Amino acid sequence: MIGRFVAVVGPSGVGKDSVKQAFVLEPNVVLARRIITRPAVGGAEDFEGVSDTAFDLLRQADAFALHWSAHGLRYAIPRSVDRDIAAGRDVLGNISRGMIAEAAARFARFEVISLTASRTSLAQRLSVRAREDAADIARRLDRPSFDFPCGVKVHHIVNEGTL
Ligand SMILES: Nc1ncnc2c1ncn2[C@@H]1O[C@H](COP(=O)(O)OP(=O)(O)O)[C@@H](O)[C@H]1O
Ligand SMILES: O=P(O)(O)OC[C@H]1O[C@H](OP(=O)(O)OP(=O)(O)O)[C@H](O)[C@@H]1O
Repeated sequence: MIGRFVAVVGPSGVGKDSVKQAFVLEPNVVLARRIITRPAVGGAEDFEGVSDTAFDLLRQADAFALHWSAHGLRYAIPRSVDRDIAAGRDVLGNISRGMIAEAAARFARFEVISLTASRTSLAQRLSVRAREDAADIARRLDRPSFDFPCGVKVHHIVNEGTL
């Protein structure tokens, strides 16, 4: 049987990358390596940092399964995830909550892990993570929440307390 694409979603600082790391040693699960127009610096996520020009070239070459913009950055899930899925592996990837309907249409087997935490916890974690400045953190906290499209299987996790 083919594998699933499992979208890990939730507001900035909720713990998407941290929760994904819990699956690293899980047999038959692969973490999607995203392509992002952000310099490849330290942090929980292993991603491919590219320039805007390189992102455009990759998009034109049809290298992406999904792509979107947020926080002044552009993000993509590479088309190479299809090989893992075809080989029966589940692929975990962070995507925008605004991309869930498109992702559900794109992947034959699709599920969502939705993480939530209080605004106070989000603010505290973003400030400790210190990847963004105060203005960017405020904008991230103010991003609107989304309704899940009908028919999508969603696993809800409240990521408060110990990870
Ligand atoms: N349950 C938790 N309790 C305390 N801190 C957490 C918890 N989950 C994640 N964190 C911390 O919050 C910060 C943001 O987590 P991260 O995984 O980068 O979130 P996201 O990918 O959703 O933006 C990190 O510093 C991480 O260590
Ligand atoms: O539309 P939204 O659901 O708000 O999500 C927008 C983007 O924000 C997150 O990015 P990123 O992983 O760079 O930021 P984060 O680690 O702070 O969540 C997420 O992975 C999406 O790519």
